[in-house]
Amino acid sequence: MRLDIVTIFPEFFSALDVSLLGKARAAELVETNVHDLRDWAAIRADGTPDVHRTVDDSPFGGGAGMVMKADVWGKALDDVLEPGGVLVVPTPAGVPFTQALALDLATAPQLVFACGRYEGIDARVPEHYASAGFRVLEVSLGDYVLNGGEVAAFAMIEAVTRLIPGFMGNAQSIVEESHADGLLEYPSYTRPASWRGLDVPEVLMSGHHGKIEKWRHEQSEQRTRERRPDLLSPDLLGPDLLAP
Ligand SMILES: O=C(OCc1ccccc1)c1cn[nH]c1
Repeated sequence: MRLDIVTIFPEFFSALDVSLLGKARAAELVETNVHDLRDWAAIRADGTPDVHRTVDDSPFGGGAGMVMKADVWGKALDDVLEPGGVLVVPTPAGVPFTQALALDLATAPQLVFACGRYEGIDARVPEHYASAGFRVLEVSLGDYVLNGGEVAAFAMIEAVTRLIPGFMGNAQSIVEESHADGLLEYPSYTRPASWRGLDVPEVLMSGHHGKIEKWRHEQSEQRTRERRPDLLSPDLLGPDLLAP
């Protein structure tokens, strides 16, 4: 996979080499390129130089904050996006990022993360690339607002790259982890068997794999009921609710 990140804070992603991507094996599976959006802002749309390399401007219609300029993003993404590349735009206004989406994106030949700052990117940017035939995903990590897309992109990059076949040593751990079967993962324990008066559940010491598997599934269901009932309810936003 080719991984491209466009941001006004390229130094933010130097940590990528330290995290999961640092491993030699990972280096073969993922080619990472970080781009400074301001490199495409040095020349204005009218051809005159912009020493400030401006990437934002006031919103049409008024309102607080600034919006990132479509013409600058367009020049950058024209250079970075390859045919078949997927444009991922982290935003609080996006579709939920899920383990299922991470698995889907792990098969893409290229992911391009467009990290917005300020109030976000001019809405015509995702619109243009979608109409140009690219898969474009405006994706939310959760219902909160960050100062920019970089932190969200970093999280999504880690969630996706670890699912690339061959990336993680132990493929079995990927199958068993939380959300893999739509439930939260069961509680885990290791030595000592007794710690501060708390003992590891007996069943896990029984060596009876059928009982252990049953107990773990029950624990996953109980945890999901208690912490994430939303994962258990039927699809509330069914087609009828969303369809016009
Ligand atoms: O804040 C986020 O992205 C940065 C961003 C992008 C566009 C406008 C404002 C902020 C975010 C929150 N959940 N997922 C992403």
